[in-house]
Amino acid sequence: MRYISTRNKEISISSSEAIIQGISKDGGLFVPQILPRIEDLEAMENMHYKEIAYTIMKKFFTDFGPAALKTCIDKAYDNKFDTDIIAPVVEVNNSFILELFHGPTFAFKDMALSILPYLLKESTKITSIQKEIVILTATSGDTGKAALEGFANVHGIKIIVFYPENGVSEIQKKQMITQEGENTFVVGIRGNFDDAQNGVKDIFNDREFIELIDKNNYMFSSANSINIGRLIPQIVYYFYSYSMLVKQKKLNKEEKINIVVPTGNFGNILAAYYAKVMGLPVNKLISASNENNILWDFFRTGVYDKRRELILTSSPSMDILISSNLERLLFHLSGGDDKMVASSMAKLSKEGFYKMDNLNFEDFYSNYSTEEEVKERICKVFKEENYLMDPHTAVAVNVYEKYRSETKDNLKTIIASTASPYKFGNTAASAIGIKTGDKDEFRILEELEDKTKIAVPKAIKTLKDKVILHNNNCNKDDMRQIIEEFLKVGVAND
Ligand SMILES: N[C@@H](CCOP(=O)(O)O)C(=O)O
Repeated sequence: MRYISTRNKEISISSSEAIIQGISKDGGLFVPQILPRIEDLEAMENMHYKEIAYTIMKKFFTDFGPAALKTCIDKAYDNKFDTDIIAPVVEVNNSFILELFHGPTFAFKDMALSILPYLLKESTKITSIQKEIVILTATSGDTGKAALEGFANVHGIKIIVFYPENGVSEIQKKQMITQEGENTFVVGIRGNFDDAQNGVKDIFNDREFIELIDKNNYMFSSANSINIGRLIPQIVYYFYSYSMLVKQKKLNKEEKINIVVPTGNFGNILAAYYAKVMGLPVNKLISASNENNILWDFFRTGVYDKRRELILTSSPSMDILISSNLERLLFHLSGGDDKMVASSMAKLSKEGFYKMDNLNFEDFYSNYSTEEEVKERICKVFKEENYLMDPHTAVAVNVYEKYRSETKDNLKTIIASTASPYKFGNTAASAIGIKTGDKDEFRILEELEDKTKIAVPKAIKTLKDKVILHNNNCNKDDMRQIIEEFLKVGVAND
């Protein structure tokens, strides 16, 4: 399998090269040249998560030997997840909640970031790269901690995470700034997630800087979903949850399902789209936004317009105006029109918008939830179903209800639940009637535990007494400088 750039199809590399590079040199994102079909869905019904992971990933990571790929999968999906089934599905109010937060950092990012370090290490072997890899990561809360957890203390790799100083939850921040590991660096930027992500992308394109770090025997890669090595492992859980429901006779074979995804950087829903193209019987892909409803506007009008204020919401991981992976969808839906993608992305960066005239979005439905609706939905589902959701999942459940009432479509539906409510204790607690006031975050978590009888995960409880190890901040324009300081490669260090 070859991987080509969305902005220039002539650029074609292997999977291990794509995983190491993270992003194409022309600024485009790597996509598989073809999306392989999965013919035997039935066989998956009796497979463990790891076996389904292997069935899918071997079609994409074709330059990995079978034994090496199996080892990566075995090491990734082990007892760092709190359940052997890795991603349980829970029936709530006639829909199926796919809980993707049973990994070490309690967010769906663990599903791919548990394996990416192994894939990356193996890729350096395959390509005989001797340089030390520096992972640059932009996060609006969840990717950062999951990437730190995955890459901490991995020999030959350093990881630098940039998060918006005032744009993540208290627990998300604490998870990151208390991260141990000599090879980890965490920086709060004075800006929002888009600033962090743009800054990282600019650094990937900064030829002079790339030469400087190359001279110092480093090379950059990415742990965000712009890296194809992040995206492919996310396809697995859609096949897995579907097969599990068929096995449990909650779905008939070939019965179509809808999939709802709370959407920020568009990676998770793109993975669901890939699953559909690969043969998973999916009816609609339902993209759920928070008040940053740029995707809702886009799917209705064809105009992607980021000329608006980014709103800080209670679902910070989705506080994003530049949904990077949409670029991949445009490439696929346009039949691989790299020139159109390149010019649209240039227009977005220069003028702040682009317009798509002839693309068919019929696979998608999009809507959004307001802050008020999110709180009401958490409360309603808790009262009626005794199920506590985090605000991102509530965005999705609420949008699904809008879809159902607008379309009267009653097909069975899988809703991706992307984080544990305990990462967003304040919002979850106040939504179900706990007075939060100016109470300490950890006290709120205890009260939430008392009321819901759901135990606070130990790794969140113990954050309270952890020492802050990362006290770095920078302006959004100074990201290069701080990287130079961490790596000791600046002119002053010459
Ligand atoms: N929601 C993300 C933003 C980055 O998304 P990614 O999937 O591209 O890593 C976060 O939590 O950081």
